[in-house]
Amino acid sequence: MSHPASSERTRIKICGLTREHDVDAAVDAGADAVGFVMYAKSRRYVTVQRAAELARRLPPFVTPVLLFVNEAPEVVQQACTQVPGSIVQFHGDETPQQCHAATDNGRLAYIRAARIPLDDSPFDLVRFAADFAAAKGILLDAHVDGFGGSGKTFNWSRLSANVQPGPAEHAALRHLVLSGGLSPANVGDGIAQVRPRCKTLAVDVSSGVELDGPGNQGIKDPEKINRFVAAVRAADVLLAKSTHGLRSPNLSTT
Ligand SMILES: O=C(O)c1ccccc1N[C@@H]1O[C@H](COP(=O)(O)O)[C@@H](O)[C@H]1O
Repeated sequence: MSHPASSERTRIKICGLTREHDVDAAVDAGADAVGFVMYAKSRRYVTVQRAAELARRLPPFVTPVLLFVNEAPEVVQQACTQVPGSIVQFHGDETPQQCHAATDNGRLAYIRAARIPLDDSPFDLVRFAADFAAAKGILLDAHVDGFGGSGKTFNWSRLSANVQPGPAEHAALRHLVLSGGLSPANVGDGIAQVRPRCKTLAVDVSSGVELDGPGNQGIKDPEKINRFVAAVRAADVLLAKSTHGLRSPNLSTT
């Protein structure tokens, strides 16, 4: 079997973890990052202390991601101190200035969620990425009430026209995180559509790897996590085969 080059390997983040068992399942399956929801209105909410406890289980090179929604800067900074090696995911209405302040004037790494409308209303992702040029990457999620974690998928084909990273001011667009309603069944299609638009792609899943049933937000299903990771790996291999290593000249590799 041919293996994709490391720059073509889709990174995997499993988000909304609340239990030791689920952290271990994500790590065992091969996740690159795990997410903790620090938003008190979410059913996946964990306190900073709990996130720190869970993150202590992580082996080296698996990144803890702390997800905030419109949180006070000092809370974000304190959480990052308590969870060493973490990076921040801003998933609310934070402005670039607020992200800068909350990340201790840019000293902490962050990704910024862009919430793409579910209808056809316009969303200028290139402009958004330029505004958040200090972000390590842009996470693409569906615009929903409650900010995220809804299991809803936006129309990926909307990205085709305006996602063409290249100019330095759009650096954050070169590193995309696809999220919103991903599952073992659809993640391969998402990778095929979005990865040619960026330099590195990660996929981020929460609802799609949880146990079925309304009360199970925050309760992961190890079998679904394994199937999700297998589907990502299969998509990587397929894409590597179909492109034969050739990338569009629009896509800077510097
Ligand atoms: O998970 C939540 O409860 C949540 C709350 C507020 C903002 C974001 C949230 N989750 C993130 O939303 C995306 C998509 O999740 P899903 O796979 O559609 O359930 C993902 O980044 C979650 O971590």
